[in-house]
Amino acid sequence: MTTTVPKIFAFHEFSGVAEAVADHVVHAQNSALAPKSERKHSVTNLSVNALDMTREVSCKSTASASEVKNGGSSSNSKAKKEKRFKIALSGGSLIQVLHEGLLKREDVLWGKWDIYFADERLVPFSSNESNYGCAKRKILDQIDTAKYGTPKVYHIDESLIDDPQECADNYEKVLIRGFAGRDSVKLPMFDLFLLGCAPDGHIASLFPNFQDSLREKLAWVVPVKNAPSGPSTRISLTIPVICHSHRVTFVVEGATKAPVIKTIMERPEKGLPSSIVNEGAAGRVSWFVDDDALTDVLVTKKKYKFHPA
Ligand SMILES: O=C(O)[C@H](O)[C@@H](O)[C@H](O)[C@H](O)COP(=O)(O)O
Repeated sequence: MTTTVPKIFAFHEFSGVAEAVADHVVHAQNSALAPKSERKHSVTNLSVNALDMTREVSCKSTASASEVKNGGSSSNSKAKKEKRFKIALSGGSLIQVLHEGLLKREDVLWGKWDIYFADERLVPFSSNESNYGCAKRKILDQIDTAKYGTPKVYHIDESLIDDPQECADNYEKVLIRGFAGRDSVKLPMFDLFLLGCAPDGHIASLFPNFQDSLREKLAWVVPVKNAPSGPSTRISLTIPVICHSHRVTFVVEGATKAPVIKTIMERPEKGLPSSIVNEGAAGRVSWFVDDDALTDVLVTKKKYKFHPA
C-alpha cells in the first residue's frame, strides 16, 4: 500500500490542541461559507473524483437542510441557495476538545452549521455513552444562540436503538435528504469530518478487523454489532463517506495512543482504519496530536499556524 503522509500538527501539551483545532474548524467554516470564487483554493486540493462530484452536486437540485427538517422538498429557492457548513462529529474526547476550543470563540457562525455524527452508540441520549447526548450537553446546550444562531443537528432516531440495521438505514436517509437524493450524488461531501482514534485503532465506529464494514463501498451508514469496546451496538458512517470530505481531521492525545499511532503512520500496510483514510483522502487529512501520542513515532511534525482573525 502506498500512502501520502498526512499533515501532523504536534503540540507539547494537549491544552494547545483545543485552540488549534478550534482555529482549524473556523477556517473550514469560513472556506465553506465563502463565495465560490474564494473557495477555489480549497477545491484545487481535491481529487479528480471529488471535483467531478462537486460539479455534479452544484448542477443538480439538492434538498436543503431545512427541507430535511420539514420532511420534504420545497420550492423555496432562497433556502436552496443558502450556504451551510456541513460537519461530522465523532464522540469521545473530541467533544471536550471542541467544548474548550470553540465555545469561547466569537467567530463561530453556529446558525449556519449542519451537524451530523460520524457514528453513534445505540444507547439512550441521556447516557454518557451517547455521542449526540454528550455533544448536546457539552456544546449544543451551551451555545449563546441569541447571539450566534442555532445549528441544525442531525442525530439518529432514538426510538430505533434496539435495531441497528433499521437505525443505520434511517440515518442514511437523513444524510440522503441533507446532501441530495441518491440519484444525484453518489456520496455526501462534508466540509469537515472530525475523528478521534481509540487505542484499539477504531475511528468513528469502524473497528480494525471488522472487514465487512471497512470494505463497505455502497452504504453511507452501516450497523455495527459486537463492538469490542464501549457499547456493543452502534452505527457508523463508512470509509467512502469519510474519504469524500473536503477535509478529514483527526484529534488524538495521550501516551496510550502512541502504539496505535505508530502502526497507523509507519505500517500503513496493516490496513488500520486510519491508515485507509490517510490514503483514501490523501492531501486532505490533518492530525492534531500531542507529543505523548507521538512517543517513538517516526513522522515529520508541523507547527500549526493560526489563521488571521
Ligand atoms: O463513538 C465512538 O466510539 C467514537 O466516535 C470513537 O471513534 C472515538 O473517536 C474514539 O474512540 C476515540 O475516543 P477518545 O478520543 O475518547 O479516545
